[in-house]
Amino acid sequence: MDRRLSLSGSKVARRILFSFVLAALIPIGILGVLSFQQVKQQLQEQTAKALQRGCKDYAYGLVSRLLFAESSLRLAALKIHKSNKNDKPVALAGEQWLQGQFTGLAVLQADGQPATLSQDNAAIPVLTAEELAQIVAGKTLLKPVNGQRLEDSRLWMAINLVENSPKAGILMAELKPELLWNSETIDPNNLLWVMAADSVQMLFALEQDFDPSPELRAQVAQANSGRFSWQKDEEAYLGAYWKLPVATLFFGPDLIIVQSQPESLAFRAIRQFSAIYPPVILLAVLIVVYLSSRLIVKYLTPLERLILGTHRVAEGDLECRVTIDSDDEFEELADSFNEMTRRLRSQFNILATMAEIDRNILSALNAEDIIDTALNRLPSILFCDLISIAVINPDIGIANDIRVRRRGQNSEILSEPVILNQQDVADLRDLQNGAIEIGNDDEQMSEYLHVLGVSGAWRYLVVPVHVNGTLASIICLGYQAPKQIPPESRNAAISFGDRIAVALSNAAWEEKLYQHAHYDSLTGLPNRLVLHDRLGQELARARRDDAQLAVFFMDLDRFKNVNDSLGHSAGDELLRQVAGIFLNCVRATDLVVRLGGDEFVIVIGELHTQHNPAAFVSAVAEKILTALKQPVTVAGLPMTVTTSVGIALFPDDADNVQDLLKNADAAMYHAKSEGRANFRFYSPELNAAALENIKLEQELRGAIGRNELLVFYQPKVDWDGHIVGAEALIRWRHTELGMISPAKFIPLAEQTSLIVEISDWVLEQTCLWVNACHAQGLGPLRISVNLSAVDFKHPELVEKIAAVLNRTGVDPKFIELELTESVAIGDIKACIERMHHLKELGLTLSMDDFGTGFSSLSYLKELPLDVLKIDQSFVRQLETDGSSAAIVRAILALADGLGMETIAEGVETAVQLELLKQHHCGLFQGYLFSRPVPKDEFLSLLQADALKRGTAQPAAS
Ligand SMILES: Nc1nc2c(ncn2[C@@H]2O[C@@H]3COP(=O)(O)O[C@H]4[C@@H](O)[C@H](n5cnc6c(=O)[nH]c(N)nc65)O[C@@H]4COP(=O)(O)O[C@H]3[C@H]2O)c(=O)[nH]1
Repeated sequence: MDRRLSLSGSKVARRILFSFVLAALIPIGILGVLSFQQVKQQLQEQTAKALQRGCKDYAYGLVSRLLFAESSLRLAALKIHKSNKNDKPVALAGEQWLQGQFTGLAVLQADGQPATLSQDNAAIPVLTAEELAQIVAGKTLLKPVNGQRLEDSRLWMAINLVENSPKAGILMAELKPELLWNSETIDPNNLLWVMAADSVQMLFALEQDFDPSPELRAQVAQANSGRFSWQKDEEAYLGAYWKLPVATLFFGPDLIIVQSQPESLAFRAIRQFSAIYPPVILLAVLIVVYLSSRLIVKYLTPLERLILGTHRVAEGDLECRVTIDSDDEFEELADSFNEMTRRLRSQFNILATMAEIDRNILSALNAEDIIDTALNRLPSILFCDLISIAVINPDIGIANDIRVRRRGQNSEILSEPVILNQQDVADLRDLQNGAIEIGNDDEQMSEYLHVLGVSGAWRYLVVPVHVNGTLASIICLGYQAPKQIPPESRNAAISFGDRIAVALSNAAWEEKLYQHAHYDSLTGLPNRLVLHDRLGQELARARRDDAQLAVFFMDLDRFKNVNDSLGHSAGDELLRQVAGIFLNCVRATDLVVRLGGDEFVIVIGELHTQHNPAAFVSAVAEKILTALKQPVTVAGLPMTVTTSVGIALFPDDADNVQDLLKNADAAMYHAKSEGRANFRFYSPELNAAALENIKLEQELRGAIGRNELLVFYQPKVDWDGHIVGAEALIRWRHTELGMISPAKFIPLAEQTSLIVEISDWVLEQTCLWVNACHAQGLGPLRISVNLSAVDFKHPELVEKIAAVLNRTGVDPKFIELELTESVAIGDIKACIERMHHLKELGLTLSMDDFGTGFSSLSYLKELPLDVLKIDQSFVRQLETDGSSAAIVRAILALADGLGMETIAEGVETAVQLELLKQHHCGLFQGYLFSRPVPKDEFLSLLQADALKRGTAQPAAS
């Protein structure tokens, strides 16, 4: 940063310059003024003194000329006296030695009257008596005589003609003014004048016609000597005077010698000074400006650089350096500034890195990304030569993932986990929110640090990271000796440690959330979200590899019964075990998903590696079905479950996730409808079946109104084959589709709750039919009506049935309700209570399809059941399957033990009948006796049966 100061651009520079100039100007000015005054005073003094001296000199000259004139006059007197001639003065006057001094001579009589004159016209002044007396006394008279004009003024001198002889007369002479007032030595610029001290009359003035004012005259007459200032023609003058004490030598007035000089003349030296002074001041100012500018530039340029530096720092440029080599405080200041910016830069770098780490913490899914960022960024900002971050396994105290980065190298992971000393772990755990500094030779040097200290001597800063009070990680900064650990490194490392703690905690939480969002908590299997994601990926891969892919859709047959009968925890346990079985049946690369409830999906990928993909898929399905045949233990009970598997193939059956799942689902329903515990591949027809189901459902809704529903009756017979009752079975005679089996539409009706309406209708029809039969003298007959689980759980079931009984007026003892195990068992207490209410109505209750569910025999005795109905699947296998026979025997024995009636359904053959009779089954129902028939046909069967009985009484109820 090299920038020269501009004086005009810097306020400080301008102020300093102004101050410097002022500082120079004020003393110079004061000095100038004082000097001026001093010089003026001095000059005044000197001038006054010179004028005074001039007055004195002039006075001395005047005295000497007067004395010379006196001696000349005495000589002349002597000469006159000796000659004793009266004309002598005239003659003498012509003599050159006198001519030079006197204008004329005159001899006076002793009384002062003129005697002889050198000139006729000489105006001889009249002497006063005193003057005469003085002269007589031997004194020399000096008498000023004023003329009209100043130049006419004269000075006369008078002495006794003969010394000590006053009567001899008096010699008078008029002093020659040129000689007397000789002013050759006087500066022509000066004013000089002489006055009589007593009369202040002017006697002589160097300047013609000069007439000082009376005040001035009076002023100078006051003292023997002095000085004064005055104005003449508006010009200032300095003046001095000296009183010549003439009276001591002569008899006459003292003379005042006055000299004056114009101030301008006196102050000529000052005028020169005034002329020189401003340029000198100007020069001084210029020198001050020049020197101070140089100084200012010299001293303010560093300041300017510092200011520029601070501006750049303020604008965020922390890279700027201020270079000043002045070897003074400015250089020190620049060094401090550079150190400050370095620290700021370091702090900002630390903050930026921390912010980046914070962002990573917020966005990263795992701690590894954050640790990687830290390893890459921290060495440069913490000025360390090595950084390592170890993730600790808190359970076993092992640092098993130690990432190290040395300066200038990429980070690496130490392969060998380090077993931490228990003391180290305890020490680090106790050190919450802190750091310890450890030297290489330190006894505290732990095994963990030994591993890192591979290149020379080191100092370490160790920061433990705690998550939920547990030592989760160790951050270690390594410094090459003898470097000191900078304090900002320590703070930043601790702060970073906090972030790692948050990151690790977040990562664990994220992991938990991810698990929660993507995995089924019960079985640990991936869920629907993962299925869609993975299946999408598998499809993309299969498309790319031109491969096939299979999707299995499965649910457990009659799983609901398990849940209802053994409780949800048993159901959960079963699902867990089934999930394990599924996983064991597929490859690790295949995907097993629990969709929810008892629904599972398996995605079999990489079918291109198989010679015959379809055969492979079938084999997997078989494997699953076979594996499930092995009994599992749930709630302490051995149990076998079956599943129905629907299989859809990519790309034959569908080419996207949705359709594959939908078609596999359809295939599964197909498998179910074909008897469960098997698998079916999807075919387009299945789709048609699904559509048909939807159509069927819509049509079923209007079937009652359109009188398309019918009730058929299937007789129940006793040992002798006589009809003792019947089961009411619904039929749907569709106008277009013909007769539709209840096996087809009842499940549909149960799914849509239409079954409630249908069951109500069947019950009412049955009651009416019972009444009709009895009215015709046929009977008494007990006719059973199927009640589905949906019907049974209807909150107003009892009230509704009571209402039908009331409405139809049927005797309830002729009506039997057939419940399935799923209806009868579940919330067992509520179920029992409801059954009691039904019993209280006078109805008979039977358990349908007994043996197929998971009824617990322990509470069967609690149920107010009248009849147990053996499921036709056991009856069908009576002849072939020993275990079915055993079950039938057991059921019959149980019913007998509980005092219940028994009836076997689905009896088709005489052998079955015989076997059932052998096992003491009470009643029988099946095609062997009659198929379900319309009511008219059933009426005929009844009539025929009555005839067959002949004399025999119809069976009593
Ligand atoms: N193979 C064979 N089958 C025999 C034999 N004897 C009787 N069946 C059939 O076995 C089924 C007996 O009824 P379910 O077990 O209650 O099974 C019934 C019952 O669960 C339900 N269902 C029928 N009508 C109603 C009804 O009105 N209400 C309710 N909720 N369900 C009904 O539909 C199921 C099927 O009824 P269906 O098709 O009428 O079939 C009837 C009957 O026709 C035989 O010897 N061999």
